[in-house]
Amino acid sequence: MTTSTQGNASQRKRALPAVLVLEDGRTFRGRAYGAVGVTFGEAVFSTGMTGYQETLTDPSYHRQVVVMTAPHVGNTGVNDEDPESQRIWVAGYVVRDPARVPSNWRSRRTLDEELAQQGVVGISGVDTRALTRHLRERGAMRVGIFSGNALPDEGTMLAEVRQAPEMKGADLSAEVATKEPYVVPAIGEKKFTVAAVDLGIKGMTPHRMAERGIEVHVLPATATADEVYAVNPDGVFFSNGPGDPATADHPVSVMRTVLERGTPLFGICFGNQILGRALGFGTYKLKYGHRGINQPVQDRTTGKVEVTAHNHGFAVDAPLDKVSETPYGRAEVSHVCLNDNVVEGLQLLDRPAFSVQYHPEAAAGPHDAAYLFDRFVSLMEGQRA
Ligand SMILES: NC(=O)CC[C@H](N)C(=O)O
Repeated sequence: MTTSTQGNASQRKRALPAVLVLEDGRTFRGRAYGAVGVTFGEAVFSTGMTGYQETLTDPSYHRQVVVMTAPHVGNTGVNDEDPESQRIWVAGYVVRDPARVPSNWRSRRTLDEELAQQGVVGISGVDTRALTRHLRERGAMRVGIFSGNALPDEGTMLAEVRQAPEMKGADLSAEVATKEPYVVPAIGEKKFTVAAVDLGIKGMTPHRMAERGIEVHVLPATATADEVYAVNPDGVFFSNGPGDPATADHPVSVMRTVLERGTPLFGICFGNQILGRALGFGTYKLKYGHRGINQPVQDRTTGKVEVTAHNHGFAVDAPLDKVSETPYGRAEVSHVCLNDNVVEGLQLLDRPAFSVQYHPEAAAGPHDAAYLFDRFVSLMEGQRA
């Protein structure tokens, strides 16, 4: 959704005007940041004060224009170690006060340069607090960023924003997932093989498994159940990913086969929504979603509260206070967000399967939820015993 003209010197570009137009007609004026041009997407806000590289490169942000609530962005520049995938996926980037001079021992270039080089249109100088409050009150909505000297009139820009595709009903996993299978080897002694269905996986996720002696076979989003079982997996994993889970019919049907066969199963984020659907629950769009790295979640199986990383705009509609009968036995809500009681995890009581709506891989974010990878390992050990 992005068109851009690049290569302007940062100084010169910074003076170029930019305007952000929301689909309800509210506009914010600022300056060009990153690539100069036009972009459209769903406007969402992220409250993480650090970890912008991980946010930008998380494939779940495909087609979203991310508003940073932290006022200073780009302070530590861009390094070559922190990306979660091969490229920036956000459709646009909105910041208040970008760093003029980044400072960090790992920094290789400025964030402005990186965004420009990857053709990502952004805007700076925006009152991101006012914009975030607007999105919180009115909900996530479509947005356009237009930058450069020859901007169309506001009516034209608004009409273009209203023609952009909505996030509801978007089927995006295949656009971001690997086309070819690949293997992430176990670190140290290999103990298990996992088939990981890539719906938009972040690099840290297979790494967290590899650290636990798991050889991870990452498979395209279009992988069939036969392809999953061809790697002879001890467990099957379904990743995070962009888009509306209501469109994910194919992974839901693959997951049902995994549930029928009783193979240990773990899902993260989109994977949690797919487990919800596989069990017969619905999914729905949250008003403005959860995005950030300090969301309180309670693990109801232990009572413990953990501080967690989130990036989701949809959620599973499952009863919080009762065990549900499903085609695969009893299921319950294992985790809940303490801010708003949104379902943050599911577990089956009669089969080795569970999932969480948030990000235990913690890239970026606190490591409180790392135990979930150990839980997956325990399920696989239990299956062997
Ligand atoms: N990070 C994710 O997997 C997000 C899942 C889904 N696209 C949502 O927005 O809810």
